[in-house]
Amino acid sequence: MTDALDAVARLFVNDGLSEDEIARQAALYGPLADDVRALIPLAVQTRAGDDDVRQAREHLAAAMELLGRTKEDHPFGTRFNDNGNFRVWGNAVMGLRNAIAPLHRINHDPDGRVWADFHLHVGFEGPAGHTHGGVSALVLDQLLGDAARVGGSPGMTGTLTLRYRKPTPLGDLHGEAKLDRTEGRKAFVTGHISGPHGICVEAEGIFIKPHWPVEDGRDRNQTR
Ligand SMILES: CCCCC/C=C\C/C=C\C/C=C\C/C=C\CCCC(=O)SCCNC(=O)CCNC(=O)[C@H](O)C(C)(C)COP(=O)(O)OP(=O)(O)OC[C@H]1O[C@@H](n2cnc3c(N)ncnc32)[C@H](O)[C@@H]1OP(=O)(O)O
Repeated sequence: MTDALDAVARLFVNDGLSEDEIARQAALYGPLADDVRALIPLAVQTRAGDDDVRQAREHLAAAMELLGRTKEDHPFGTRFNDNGNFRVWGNAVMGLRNAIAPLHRINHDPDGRVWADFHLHVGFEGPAGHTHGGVSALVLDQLLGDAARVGGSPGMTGTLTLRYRKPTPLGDLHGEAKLDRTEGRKAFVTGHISGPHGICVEAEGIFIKPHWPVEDGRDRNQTR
């Protein structure tokens, strides 16, 4: 566990940024991730011919050269400032700077329910025209983990059990989760994803607070 602890410590950083600077970076890099996100379904669906694809790839190569001129050599991790403004901008499900992240926002209700309305584009396909089962697991892991966190019991996913009740369409979906109960360091959380025709995937998760100290960010803002 020492390696994991070391990585967490290294990548859990108070970078002391002002709110203005955080807002500036969000306004700069958020739209960049949105552009890259918009490219993913285009790569699947474009009918452009040889010349247009070649030309588009030259533009993309130029963009990659520009963006790669100066960059960090490590994952984003968790960054925060003295105000408790936590940023997980590299997160695979909700990271502001992560183009594969399908969730823009996770909402928290006063009763502890967490929920998100989100859109899965054609890049998340598994069975023809439907959501990949692993993508449903990805989204539910985040939602259930966040419900454990806002319920005061943050932890690592120990077990995530899914029941795929009916095929999950692509497109507009809803997900939600709620802390059910805790037993010592274990938090038991339930949730689901639903589409236009009702619940598609049900989930139960056990989230375990590691031995080592965890910053739960319970009363903090956590921005994408
Ligand atoms: C890389 C570190 C990242 C740091 C993050 C830490 C915490 C998160 C904090 C905030 C999170 C905020 C928002 C969350 C949003 C999204 C969530 C995404 C989460 C993930 O994407 S996370 C990646 C996938 N996840 C892993 O990578 C876990 C790898 N694994 C381990 O790190 C250990 O395996 C651990 C810590 C799970 C347990 O280790 P341990 O040493 O503390 O456990 P120990 O043996 O002491 O057991 C204590 C009691 O839990 C029972 N128990 C043990 N293991 C169990 C299991 N798997 N399932 C069910 N119950 C289990 C025992 O039966 C006993 O129960 P009892 O007390 O009743 O006897």
